[in-house]
Amino acid sequence: MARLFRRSRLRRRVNLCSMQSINWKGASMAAVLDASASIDIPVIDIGPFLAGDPRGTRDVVEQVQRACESIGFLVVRGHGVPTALVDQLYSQSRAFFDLPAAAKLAVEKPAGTEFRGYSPQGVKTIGKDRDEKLRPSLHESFAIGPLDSRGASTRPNLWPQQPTGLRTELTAYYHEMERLARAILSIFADALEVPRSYFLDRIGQHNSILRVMHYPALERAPQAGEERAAAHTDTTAITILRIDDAPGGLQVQRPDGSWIDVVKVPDTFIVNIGDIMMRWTNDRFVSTMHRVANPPSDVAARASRMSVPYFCMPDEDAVIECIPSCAGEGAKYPPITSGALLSNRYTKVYSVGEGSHPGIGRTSS
Ligand SMILES: O=C(O)CCC(=O)C(=O)O
Ligand SMILES: [Fe+2]
Repeated sequence: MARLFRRSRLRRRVNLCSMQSINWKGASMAAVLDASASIDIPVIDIGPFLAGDPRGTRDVVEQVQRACESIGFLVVRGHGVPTALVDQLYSQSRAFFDLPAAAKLAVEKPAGTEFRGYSPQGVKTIGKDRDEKLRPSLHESFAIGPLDSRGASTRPNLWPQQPTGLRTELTAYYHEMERLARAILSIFADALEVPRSYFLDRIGQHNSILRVMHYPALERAPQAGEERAAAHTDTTAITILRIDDAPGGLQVQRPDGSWIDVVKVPDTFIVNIGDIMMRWTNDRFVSTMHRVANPPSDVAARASRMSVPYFCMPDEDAVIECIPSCAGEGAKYPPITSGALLSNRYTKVYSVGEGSHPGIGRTSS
């Protein structure tokens, strides 16, 4: 009874609350900050939750719940991640991507389901599990995994020799993302009326991936099937993403099938629901299709873009099954381990042994 009461009270308050939201690319900050009826992706200040303010926490939980149940994306401010750390990671990553190809390939990601290391253009096709005709994605990336050695399945990260500061910045940023992911999953637990330990217990030995992605400026027009990152959902529990505002950016699909251009709101992170959270919540929280659009042809030759997603993956052996408060008429998905979900996806997205496709972007000097 108490639970029912709480839920209906939550819903009523959600309907009344007005949120900041972002939707159209090119919208001025005034428009971005103006609460409007056509809410798509809300901007939510999670500071009151982090400060432990009970009333503020309730407001945060309500706003987050509403976003997760509608568009599956939110933008968080008040996260506590130092701006200087993000700036330093961007400049070190850019210096890495500017290196000659041979230096980057010295830390190339091994074939197979391993994700740590450098992936040049040509080996990875985001969205290939949905569309066989896609050609390799127009980006290169470098990824790390958990930073301590915890058990046989955890392999060491590959660290490039240059630039010398990249390891320090990635390490500090990874720890910040671990902290932020725990906070966001605690907010989710409140929204879903399960103990906060429900998610935290399943990420104690998490296998999360931090990736820096470089979408180079284009040297020629893309052909059919060549996309920066084709439409896909993430396998994750949640993804925490930092973007820049270069042309050819992130787009998110609305329930009606139309696409929203996501504008960068300074000093925020984009958070989206992944497939694991969708399975946990029996589709109550939506794992939303998104993509990275190719830049318009008039600016494509100088439209280099970088983004930094943190893919929060539970423990490899965590069994992902419907959480008690979402069971409703019965679970829609059979239980499966987090590790199996990730390797299923990676097997389809990486073209192992197919040889490299050089791509069309300038990826080294
Ligand atoms: O670069 C971005 O903005 C998003 C990348 C993305 O969606 C992904 O790598 O899963
Ligand atoms: Fe994604």
